[in-house]
Amino acid sequence: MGESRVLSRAEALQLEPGWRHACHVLLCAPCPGRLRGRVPLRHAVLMQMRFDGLLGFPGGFVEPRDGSLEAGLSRELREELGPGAAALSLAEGDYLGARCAETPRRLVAHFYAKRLSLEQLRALENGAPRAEEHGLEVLGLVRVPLHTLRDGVRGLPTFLSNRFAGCAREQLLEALRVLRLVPEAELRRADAASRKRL
Ligand SMILES: O=c1[nH]cnc2c1ncn2[C@@H]1O[C@H](COP(=O)(O)OP(=O)(O)O)[C@@H](O)[C@H]1O
Repeated sequence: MGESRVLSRAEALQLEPGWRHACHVLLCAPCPGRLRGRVPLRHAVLMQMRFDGLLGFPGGFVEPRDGSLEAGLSRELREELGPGAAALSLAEGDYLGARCAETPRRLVAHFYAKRLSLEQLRALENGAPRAEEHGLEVLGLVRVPLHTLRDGVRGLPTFLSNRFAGCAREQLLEALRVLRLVPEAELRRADAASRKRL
C-alpha cells in the first residue's frame, strides 16, 4: 500500500465502486505474565505471518456477497482462524478507522479492534492450526512484543522493523496508542528506534 490517508467510515463507504474494501482486526487480551520474571507483558496482541512473508492482521477483502463490512470480516476470520472465530461477533462498535491508498490499487483498509479475555485469545491461538487457510495464506499467529528491553532495541522496536502488509504497521501503532496498550512516550521511542534499523 502506498502513502495512505485516514478517513471516516462514512467517507470510506461513499467512495466510488472502483475502490476495493478490506477489513482487518487487532485481537488483544490482558496478559498478566512477566518475561523472565521481570518485564511485564501487559497485553497479548495478535498478528499473523502471511504467505508473502509480511506481517498483517487477520482479515481480508470484503466481497459484495458478504453484505456488510463486518460480515466480510467474520467470514475471513473463520477462514483464517477456524470455526472458533465465529464466537467473536464483530460489530460496528469495534470499528477503529479507515485508511485509503491509490497505489498499487485503490484500496480502503478498514480496521477493527476487539478486546478478549486471555482464555478466549488462547482458544483462538489453539484452534488456528485447524483453520482452512493455515499453512496456505496464513503461516501462523504471532504475539506482538509490547515491551522494549534495556538495550532500547529488542522487543517492540525490532518487531516494528519487520515488513508489514498494506498499512498494517500504521494500524498497529495507532491501535496500541488509542487502546492504551503501550504508553505513548514508549511507543514513540520504539517507533523511532525501529526506523533507525529499517
Ligand atoms: O493487516 C493488514 N492491514 C492492512 N492492510 C492489509 C493487511 N493485510 C493485508 N492487507 C492488504 O489488504 C488487502 C487484502 O489482503 P489480504 O491478503 O488480507 O486479503 P485476502 O485474504 O482476501 O486475500 C491487500 O491489498 C493487502 O495488501
